[in-house]
Amino acid sequence: MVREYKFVVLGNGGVGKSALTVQYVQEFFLVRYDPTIEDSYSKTTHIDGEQIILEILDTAGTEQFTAMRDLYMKNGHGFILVYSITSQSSFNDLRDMHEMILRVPLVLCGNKCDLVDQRVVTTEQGVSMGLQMNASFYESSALKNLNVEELFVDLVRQVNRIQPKKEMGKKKTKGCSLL
Ligand SMILES: Nc1nc2c(ncn2[C@@H]2O[C@H](COP(=O)(O)OP(=O)(O)OP(=O)(O)O)[C@@H](O)[C@H]2O)c(=O)[nH]1
Repeated sequence: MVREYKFVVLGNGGVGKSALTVQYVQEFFLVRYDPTIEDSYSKTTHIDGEQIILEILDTAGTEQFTAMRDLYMKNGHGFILVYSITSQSSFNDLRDMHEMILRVPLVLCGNKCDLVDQRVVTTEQGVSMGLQMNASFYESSALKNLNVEELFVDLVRQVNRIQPKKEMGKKKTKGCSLL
């Protein structure tokens, strides 16, 4: 059976959520800024010798709470929290978003690391926030295709560690569960 992973990409508007997702799934750089409403992408790939399907929800940076997002918050297996290294507010705002999730697996991503001259968030600040969130941390560039695949692969591996394959595919057929 091919295992399916549902991932959610969160972060302020314009930080590069769509660009990262499109670079990973479709392998090109999205130059034009067209604010996302909510897009879902699917990619079949091999990670660590296994064929898997990734369902990636590219959320709207401007609209924080939608019915679709609520659903993904509950059902998402992993989250990528994206800020831009050129925007202090996009970094600060992730704290609130993180509070809405309060669950692992997580990857924290400082995108646009190619814009060296416009950097306002240091790598050390990113590392520190990653540790606080118990998240893996990467600085990425969707433009240069730097650390893009790594983000997604890291998240798949985190899910695999927490929920080994046989457990994730298993469906309960009877009985009750206490919530
Ligand atoms: N230089 C540079 N520009 C980038 C990078 N990633 C995205 N951009 C640009 O930043 C702008 C916004 O990127 P998007 O991917 O649309 O941002 P978003 O987070 O999806 O924005 P919303 O849809 O509003 O939530 C676009 O013009 C991209 O081309 C990057 O790594 N480097």
